[in-house]
Amino acid sequence: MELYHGLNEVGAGDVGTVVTLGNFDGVHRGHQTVLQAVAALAADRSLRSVAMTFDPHPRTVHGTGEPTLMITSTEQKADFIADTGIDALFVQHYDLDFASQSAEEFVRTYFVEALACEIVVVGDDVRFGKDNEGTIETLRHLGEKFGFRTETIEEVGRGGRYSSSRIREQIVAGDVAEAADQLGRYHRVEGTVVHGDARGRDLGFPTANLSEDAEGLIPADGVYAGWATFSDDAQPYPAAISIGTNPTFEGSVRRVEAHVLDKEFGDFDVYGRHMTLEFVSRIRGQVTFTGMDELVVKMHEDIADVREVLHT
Ligand SMILES: Cc1cc2nc3c(=O)[nH]c(=O)nc-3n(C[C@H](O)[C@H](O)[C@H](O)COP(=O)(O)O)c2cc1C
Ligand SMILES: Nc1ncnc2c1ncn2[C@@H]1O[C@H](COP(=O)(O)OP(=O)(O)O)[C@@H](O)[C@H]1O
Repeated sequence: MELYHGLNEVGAGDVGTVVTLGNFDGVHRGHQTVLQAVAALAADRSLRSVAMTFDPHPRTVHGTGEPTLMITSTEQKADFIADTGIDALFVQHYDLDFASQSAEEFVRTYFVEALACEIVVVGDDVRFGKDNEGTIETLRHLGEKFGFRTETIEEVGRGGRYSSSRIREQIVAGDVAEAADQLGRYHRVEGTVVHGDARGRDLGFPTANLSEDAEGLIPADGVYAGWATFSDDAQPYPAAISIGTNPTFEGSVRRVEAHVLDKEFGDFDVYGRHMTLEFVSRIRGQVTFTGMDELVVKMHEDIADVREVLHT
């Protein structure tokens, strides 16, 4: 999949495009359906499929209320969109200047002139252009003027549409199994393995700690069953994942750390590697134990629970 970050990066191709537009946060099952349909439609007509998305999320820029925490970073989003078969992802930097364009100006500059679009595929509730003036009718009208067709696609979903905001709420509440159901894959948090307090090895449960700039929305504090994958190694390892401030040790920094099952300190070294954690289900919340011994007893139980969840 090609990646464009601005108009100057869009190659002057002689092939027309099928374009779709959206925030696609999480690239959930509903998004996947639309993106796959766009890729198929383009392939059918020997056109190129292009998805356009914004970074940062428009809601963050317009500053209404709390900043929106994203389910996926832009890099993760690109990985998941590539999996749908889309030919190119256009990540448009979103700022107030960009947002001030009229609906027509935006469509002409981006869809018509840069992307030579022949078909635009959107949800029927699409809004775009200055003050969100553009609707599906605007798009149909502009299509007649500039010579492209507009198609709408219903996102599929059980009991209503799949929804990025619902998935965000589920992850923040620790309902990672529910989130996985909507995402069509396990939710991922990834980053570099950094040094912690060097205590895990003494507890008998060494943990690979994720860097603070990790990508992906961090689930609620607690203990989870999941899979850990490291760079230069395709194999997913079963893991007990802990998220929290390590209250037993009066920690103050929120950590995301994974104990890989059946690996011992000294035999397994992943410092500095890229680690991807996939969250399968939540086992329990964080507990402030009276000491190390109590914590270790509970960790043995956690490992048994993780084995049961992961069938390992
Ligand atoms: C399966 C598992 C469960 C954990 N549960 C708790 C907990 O309930 N309370 C707590 O304070 N820390 C908990 N931790 C975090 C440990 O305190 C932490 O891994 C340990 O202090 C080692 O930290 P280090 O990697 O910085 O050396 C848990 C860790 C794991 C792997
Ligand atoms: N089973 C394991 N799970 C996770 N990391 C392990 C494991 N065995 C060895 N390691 C290594 O040990 C490190 C964690 O040891 P630990 O004592 O918890 O130190 P730190 O506080 O720096 O995380 C990991 O970063 C990894 O390189």
